[in-house]
Amino acid sequence: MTDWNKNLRGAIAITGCATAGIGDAGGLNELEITSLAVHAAVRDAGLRMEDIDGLMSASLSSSMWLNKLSEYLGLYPRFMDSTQIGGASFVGHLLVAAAAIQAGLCRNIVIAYGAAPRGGNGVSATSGARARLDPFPYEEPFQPFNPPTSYALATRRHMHEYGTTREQLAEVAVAARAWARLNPEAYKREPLSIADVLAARVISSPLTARDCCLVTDGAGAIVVTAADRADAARPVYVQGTAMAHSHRQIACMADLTRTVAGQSADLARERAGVALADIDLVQLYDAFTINPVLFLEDMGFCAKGEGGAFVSGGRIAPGGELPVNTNGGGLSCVHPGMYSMFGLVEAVRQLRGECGERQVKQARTALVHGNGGVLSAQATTVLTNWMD
Ligand SMILES: CC(=O)CC(=O)SCCNC(=O)CCNC(=O)[C@H](O)C(C)(C)COP(=O)(O)OP(=O)(O)OC[C@H]1O[C@@H](n2cnc3c(N)ncnc32)[C@H](O)[C@@H]1OP(=O)(O)O
Repeated sequence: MTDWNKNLRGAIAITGCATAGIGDAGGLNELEITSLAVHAAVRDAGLRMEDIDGLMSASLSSSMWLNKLSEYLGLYPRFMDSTQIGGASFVGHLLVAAAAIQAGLCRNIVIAYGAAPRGGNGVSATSGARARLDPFPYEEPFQPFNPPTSYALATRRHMHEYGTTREQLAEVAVAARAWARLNPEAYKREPLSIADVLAARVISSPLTARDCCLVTDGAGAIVVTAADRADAARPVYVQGTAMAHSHRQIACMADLTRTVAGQSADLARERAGVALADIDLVQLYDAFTINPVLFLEDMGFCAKGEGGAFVSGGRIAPGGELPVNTNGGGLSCVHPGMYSMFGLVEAVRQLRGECGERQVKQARTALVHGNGGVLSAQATTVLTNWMD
């Protein structure tokens, strides 16, 4: 490992986290709920707003979002970054935050995200506005309903190549709902069966509405600081983070059944010095039921093509061998356009032992993964509640 990798290992810790407006924010807009989450996270870290000298965020609705957010929060940061790699952004931000703090550019960074597509403002992830902003020229002639149609293509290919079944994919949604039922904050908590997933209306074949993530309001924020200055009661250490990218339009994805999630996860684990077997819980970006199947395979939790069988029989559900998306994920808890911020917050809460009924016993090491675009950008981080 290079010195650079060694320097960033455990360099920063997450000392505060919070969410706001999860599900339905009651008409509050994206700035309002993001601000609520930021203030609560800063309080949680035992800091004051004037201690925050770094701000990172990304948005689907505004090209100068960081200017807006910083002004709204009344901050005068000396470090800002709005790296936008879709839903992978917030996990990726941890890599930049570690480098910035290690280089002495700032001391306490807030990483925040919020959107309110239900009642407030904000651009829906599936709206025509997105398509106009970011056209997909190779695909437009076919008028896909994106993002679902791109993920539907990957799903169909996986079914064709490996015999993955609709029932196996439905297991992912059912497991997410079982976790959500243990989480008072989750938006969707009514029981969900495999039959319910299969019987829901088709959105983009073979995906039904229950194979697709929610469109909810929600905001989340975390505070990161140098690990040796993390005097919070329960710091969560960022041991290793990595990013990877392969394509933008799904038509340019070399193999619809293989993402570069393995590249980012392997590098994050190498930087962290953590083996796959040491991971106690996993937060994956479940925009659609195919995502966890692909990511678990690509990260090496099971062999390529065996993801459908791997997620079956409740293995990733409460009480299963590998706890995945313990808040209910984007499928059942919250998904305001981009999700990975909420995987980060959930991992921190688990590693601090704050999760009540859904608490994973003896949770020490978590892997959090973000996915951006249409299986395009991948970012992974390894978080621990221990430091060696
Ligand atoms: C951002 C990243 O980097 C990575 C990612 O996260 S990718 C994932 C981003 N998020 C999504 O794609 C959200 C996926 N989920 C959804 O779109 C919705 O939950 C859902 C369409 C599956 C169901 O939602 P719903 O509220 O029950 O459906 P409904 O109210 O009937 O439809 C919502 C909208 O989708 C449209 N729609 C639904 N199904 C459609 C279809 N098959 N074809 C075209 N349009 C469709 C509807 O016309 C409606 O559009 P308007 O709001 O403009 O009227």
